[in-house]
This record gives sequence, structure tokens and C-alpha cells, in this order.
Amino acid sequence: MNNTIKLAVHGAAGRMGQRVVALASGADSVDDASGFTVVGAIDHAEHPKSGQDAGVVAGLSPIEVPISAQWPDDVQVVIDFSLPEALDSCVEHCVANNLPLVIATTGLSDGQKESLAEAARTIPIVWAPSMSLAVNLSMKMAERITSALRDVAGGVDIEILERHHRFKADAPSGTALKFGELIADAMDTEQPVAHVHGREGHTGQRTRNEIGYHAIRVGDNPGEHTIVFGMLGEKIELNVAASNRDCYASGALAAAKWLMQGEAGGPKPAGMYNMFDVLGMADGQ
Ligand SMILES: NC(=O)C1=CN([C@@H]2O[C@H](COP(=O)(O)OP(=O)(O)OC[C@H]3O[C@@H](n4cnc5c(N)ncnc54)[C@H](O)[C@@H]3O)[C@@H](O)[C@H]2O)C=CC1
Ligand SMILES: O=C(O)C1=N[C@H](C(=O)O)C[C@H](O)C1
Repeated sequence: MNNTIKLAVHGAAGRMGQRVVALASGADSVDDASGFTVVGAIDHAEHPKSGQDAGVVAGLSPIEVPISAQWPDDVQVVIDFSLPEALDSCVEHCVANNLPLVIATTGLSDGQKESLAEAARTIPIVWAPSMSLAVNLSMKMAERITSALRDVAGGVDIEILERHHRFKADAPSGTALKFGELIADAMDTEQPVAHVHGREGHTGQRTRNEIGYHAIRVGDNPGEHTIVFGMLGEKIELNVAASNRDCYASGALAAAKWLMQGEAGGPKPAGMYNMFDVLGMADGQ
């Protein structure tokens, strides 16, 4: 009997979707990737690779699952790496079919974030701008450094630099924005924190209560974030960089597996979860 988790990948023909299909189909021996069978490889009906075998598209042997806009019936969990405009119908399908969902797509609108919160009343969702272990650990370190430097003499200036491949559609990255959100909370200032995106012209001096964001788009960079903590006389730079996309793909598979491991033997209860929950790094864990 086949006891593997039946997985559908939404955005399966994309850069990330292909790596999820590949790892879940056993292309490399990655612990978090074992125990899945890819039963659905969903992509846009007009995608040029529509109808082709998803394993072949991902660079493997055939897995007998075509890239298709049609959802199969036997799915148990869904991983989404697509586009903001593609996400809503995926969420609707998961809610209608009571399917646990891992959402990795970035660049969502405020309205979409509200819809996700609504969907999480019905189904369990892991939603995170980075599925990478190293990035999530770095977020915890950034919070710690921010708290430690909060009252440093002369003050600390925090700037977030991110580098990604030339094909990336959203800026700054979802990860940079999440770093900024966590750091702003850890700054714990009386004044609201200003999120400043790039600087140009006669900007005047930098204020104390701002976080700067700088988005660099170069070549095939799979994702790199540097948080600069600049003081008078010294600085700290926290740098976290992917060598390839498999850190995100294996993290998403770990999240899918975690969603399927609820206390009663079935999936986790409905709710909104993140990678801190999956990795056991949430406050109080
Ligand atoms: N959370 C994380 O760890 C990571 C998140 N991402 C995010 O994942 C997303 C995808 O990234 P990439 O794979 O690089 O992009 P990509 O552009 O290579 O892939 C997106 C895929 O979605 C497909 N798509 C478009 N419309 C669709 C529809 N209606 N239904 C189903 N599929 C549809 C496209 O045809 C394409 O195959 C981006 O938002 C990116 O920022 C990327 C890497 C890591
Ligand atoms: O588009 C990408 O490639 C990535 N997007 C995510 C983001 O916007 O944070 C995560 C990762 O950095 C790669």
C-alpha cells in the first residue's frame, strides 16, 4: 500500500515549482522531501509546457503527471509557488476541498492577506515569505540584535539590502519586508517606524526611526539578504544567502509534512501558521 502524502504543486512549471516537483519525486535525497507522491502539477492553462510531464519539465524521468490547469481529486496537501494574481483561485480550491495549503508566493495585496486570514478559519495554512531554515533563523537573530542595540549610545541605523535574480517581479522581496516588520517590532520605539524604500535626491539626514530597504536585481541570484546595523564607530552585517533554490523547496515540503501531522493523526487544525511554527522557533516553543 502507498502511504505517501499526495501532493499538488501550484505553479508547477515555474522556477520554484519545478524544484518542489523534483525533490518530492526523489531527485535528490533530502529528508524533508521523502514520503511524498506528486499527484497534481497545476499551472496556467496557456503555459507553453501545459500537457508535458511534470517530472520531465523538472529535469527528471517521467512521473506520469501532466502540467495542467485541472486539479486532480486525490490531493491531500498543496504547495503554492505562483503569482499573486494566481493565488486566489488556488486558495478557493483548497477551502472548497478542505486541503491544507503551504503558501510561498510573495507580493500579495492587503486584500489578499485579509482573504488568507479568512481562509485560515477553514483550513490550515502555512504562509511565509521564505521557507529557508537559514533565513528564518536569521530573522530571529535580527530581532535579537535589534533589541540588544536599542539603547546603544549614538543610536543604530538599520538598513535591509536584498539581491535577487533579474526575473523577480516584486520588490522589495517578501523576505525583506518580513525582516523589516520583525525589526520594527523589536525597535519598540514610541515614534512609529518609517519604512523608507531607496533614497534619491536631497533627502536630508537619516532619521532615527526609519528602516531603509534596497532591492538589487542581478543575474541569477536565488536570494540574498543583508541586514546592516550601523553605529558610530562600528557595524554589524547579518548576511544570509541561498546557493540554489532547494532551501526554499525543501522548506516548503517540510511545511507540507508538518501540516499533515496534526495531533489526532490527521492534518493540523484550521489556522494561520508560519515557518517559525514549522521549525519550532515560535515564541514560547
Ligand atoms: N517563500 C519562499 O521561500 C519563496 C517564495 N518565492 C516566491 O514564489 C513565487 C514564484 O517564484 P518563481 O517560481 O521564481 O516564479 P515563476 O514565475 O518561475 O513561477 C510562477 C509560476 O506560476 C505560474 N502561474 C501563473 N498563473 C497561474 C495560474 N493561474 N495558475 C497556476 N499557475 C500559474 C506561472 O506560469 C509560473 O509557472 C514568487 O512570488 C516568489 O517571490 C520564491 C522563492 C522562495
Ligand atoms: O522570487 C524569489 O526568487 C524569492 N522570493 C522570496 C521573497 O520575495 O522573499 C524568497 C526568496 O528570497 C526568493
